[in-house]
Formats: sequence, C-alpha cells, structure tokens
Amino acid sequence: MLSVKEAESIVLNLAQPLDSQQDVETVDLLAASGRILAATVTSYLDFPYWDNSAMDGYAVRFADVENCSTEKTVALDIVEEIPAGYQPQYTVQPGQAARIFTGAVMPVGADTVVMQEETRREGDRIFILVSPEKPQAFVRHKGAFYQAGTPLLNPGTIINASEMAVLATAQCIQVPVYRRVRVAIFSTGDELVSPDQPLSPGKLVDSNQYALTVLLTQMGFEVIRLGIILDNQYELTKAITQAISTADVVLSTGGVSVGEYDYVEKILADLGGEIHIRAVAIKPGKPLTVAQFKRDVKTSDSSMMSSDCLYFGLPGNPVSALVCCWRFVVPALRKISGLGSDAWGPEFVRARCNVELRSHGQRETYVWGKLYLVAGVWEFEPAKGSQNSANLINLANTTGLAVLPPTETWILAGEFVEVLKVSH
Ligand SMILES: Nc1nc2c(c(=O)[nH]1)N[C@H]1C(S)=C(S)[C@@H](COP(=O)(O)OP(=O)(O)OC[C@H]3O[C@@H](n4cnc5c(N)ncnc54)[C@H](O)[C@@H]3O)O[C@H]1N2
Ligand code: MOO
Ligand SMILES: [Mg+2]
Repeated sequence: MLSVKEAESIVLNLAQPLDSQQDVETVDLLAASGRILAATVTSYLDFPYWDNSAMDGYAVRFADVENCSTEKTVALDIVEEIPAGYQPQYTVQPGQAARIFTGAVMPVGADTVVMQEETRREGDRIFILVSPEKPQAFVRHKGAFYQAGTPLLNPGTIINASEMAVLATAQCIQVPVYRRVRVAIFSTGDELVSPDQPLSPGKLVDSNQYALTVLLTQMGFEVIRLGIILDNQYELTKAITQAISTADVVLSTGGVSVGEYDYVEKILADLGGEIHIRAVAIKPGKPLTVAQFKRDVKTSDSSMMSSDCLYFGLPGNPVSALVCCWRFVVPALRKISGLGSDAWGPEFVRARCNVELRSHGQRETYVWGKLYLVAGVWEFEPAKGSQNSANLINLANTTGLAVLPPTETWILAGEFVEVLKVSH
C-alpha cells in the first residue's frame, strides 16, 4: 500500500495547472474577488500618482528653513491653501510657503513639508519653529511606491482584500483571471437518499455530496452536482462518462472498497482511465482511488490541446471522504487552479495535545478535533466521542486533524504533534 507521502506526490504530479492562454477570462474589478491572476498585472499609473504631502502643515523650500529653531524662527508668506484633491496654482518662491493638507499635491517650488505642530501662524505668515530633518521631509514622491509599467501583481496571486486595493488604486479594472476549476461531484450507493427524501428502512442520507460541495464552493471552485448514482454498472458508467467529459476533476464517494457492489475502479479502467492509486495507508481513507483520463479538447482557435481529467474515487464513509479531500484533493485543486506553489498546502502546524491520542498503527492516522492558539502556542483537542469514519456527528467544528505516523500509536497529553489545518 502507498504511504500518504507517496500518494501525495503522485496526486500533485497528476494535477496540472490550467493553461495560461486557453483557461483565462477577463473580469471586472469586483468580479475578480477570490479569483487567481492568470497574467502579470501592470498599471499605466505611477503610485503615488503625484508628489503629495504626508502631513497637514506647510509646503516650504528647504533652503529657507534648514537653519531655523525656536530661538531663530523663520517667517514665510503663505501664498495659497492646497486642500487634498486640488491642483496648486502658484509657484512657491524663496521666502514663501503654501498651506497644505495630507494627501494634497505639492506646489512647484516647494520641496519639503513642515508639520503644523512645528509652526506658529500669524495671519498670512507662518513661523517655522523647527528645522526639517532633511530636504523632501514629509513629501510622498510620484512613483516612489510603484513605477508605471513594472510588474504590480504576479500570476498565481489570489485576489483578496489587499490585492483588490492594489488593483483598484492602479485602475486595473479589467482583470485577467483563470477560469474556475470545474469539479463534478456525485455519491454512489443504493442506500442513499437526499436529505429531503423519506427514509425507508436500511436507507441513509447522502451527506458526502453536501459536505464536499460546501467545502469546494467556499474555496472558489465551480461545483457540478450529479446527484446520487445507484450501485449499478450501467448507471455508474453513464455518470462517470458524463462527469469526465464535463469536469476538470471528478469526485465520487463510495464503491471503492472490495465489496460485491464496489464497481468504481473497474469502470474507471473499462473507460480507459489510468489508475494511479488503489489504496493508501491512511486512516480514515484507505481505499482512496485516483485515476487520470487523457482528453483532447478544442481550443478557442480550433486547434487541439490535451487537458486531463483527474478522478478521485473517495471512500464512502463520511469522515474518510472529507479527510481524503482535505489531505489530497484540495492541494491538487489549488495547483490546477493556477495558484502559486506556496499556496497549495496542506498546511501543518505543531500543536500540543491537551489529552493523549492513540491509534492502531500501521496506517497514518488522522484524529479530528479543534486547534486553538493559547498564548502563542497551538493546542489540539480531539473531538469527543467515537473517532470512527462512519461517525460524522462529532465532526462539527473540526479545525484540525492531528497526524499520528504509522509507527506511533500513543501520544501522551502535553506532547506535540503535527496537525493539518482545515477550513471550517
Ligand atoms: N472487507 C473489507 N471491507 C472494507 C474495507 C476493507 O479493507 N476490507 N475497508 C473499509 C474502509 S476503511 C472503508 S473507508 C470503506 C469504504 O467503502 P466504499 O468506498 O466502498 O464505500 P461504500 O461501501 O459505498 O460505503 C461505505 C460506508 O459509507 C456510507 N456512505 C456511502 N456513501 C455515503 C454518502 N454519500 N453519505 C453518507 N454516507 C455514505 C455507506 O452507507 C457505508 O456505510 O469500506 C470498508 N470496508
Ligand atoms: O477509510 Mo476507512 O476509514 O479507513 O473506514
Ligand atoms: Mg463498499
């Protein structure tokens, strides 16, 4: 059986980023929220756009005031007042100053700003009480933070609040982003009904499709829900064929173990999928199945290019399905989405266990629970009740999965473990 690390590297090798030419769309500024840049963004504007004042005070010529002090003040004539948003009308000559406010444009002739706390006003004259530290003091220069035409944001950057501020400032109102990764999701099992259907004896509500849909939708992926498919070779073949022809990634749950009705792996092979993973030494999640389908798709200029579809046959047990998704699927999707490699995850932190943790060994074991920061130290508290892959009830509020390596069966309370951070 493959180790978790081996499986992870197989999955990440199979996951190939979207194409930076074909898989790109241009969207309006606000529509770029949560999207990933597909190209380097540049602006035609310098930033700051113009020389402006960093303080409320007076724009002066440094040479006029460099030797002043409270004992030896310098008096200057105020030629105009420049609020933010206005274009100055006068050139500041020797012996003159302009009243200026934070963010207002520097007048020609002045090279330095003196903050108003270091001045005394008498009518149209201003007395400078303290000599500025250096010429250009409190002047924010045009282009000091960014020069027009140079790279502003790099491809692979996700547009969150701070990036949105940068794009808005630079007036980049048409943003080139990768299209969203399309993920088809369906559940398999004769026992499954949807949450709103009557529950006849022996049936079980399909929770997997709901959990996976929310997880991936919240991460910005485009989810295509294909419903519940019976454990029937014909129906499954039809569903898998449809899924692999429409999506970049397919997630099915159930039907990947060794039972009579576990058809998924056989159908994947019959349909020409190359099966790369049949089982992984992970608990929960052992029967994880991963296959790749090679496809040729038509590009916008009618030439052909290859675009693979990655298929994850996740185990049916609800916790197994989510653990496999957090551990393997999410990093693969992030890579495919065009995100930079530093953002693929998974993200681990070292955390102190507040109670002991046990496992049966042999498989890398993931214990679900909560991560807390206590005085700068991560602490992990396992979910109370049964840590059983069929028990999704105590999964609520999970923010971390403590990882016990196959050889480690007992972690004492107070010891540190690696914990996989998961979105909640
Ligand atoms: N003889 C063996 N039996 C099993 C093994 C094994 O190694 N040898 N592995 C066990 C492990 S570990 C897991 S995990 C499961 C995985 O089974 P499948 O992926 O084939 O899934 P199913 O058999 O279809 O279902 C398993 C379990 O999960 C419930 N389920 C399925 N789909 C959903 C859903 N959408 N929402 C909620 N619950 C779901 C289903 O009713 C079953 O109880 O196999 C073990 N068996
Ligand atoms: O994936 Mo199974 O848990 O290991 O029940
Ligand atoms: Mg089964």
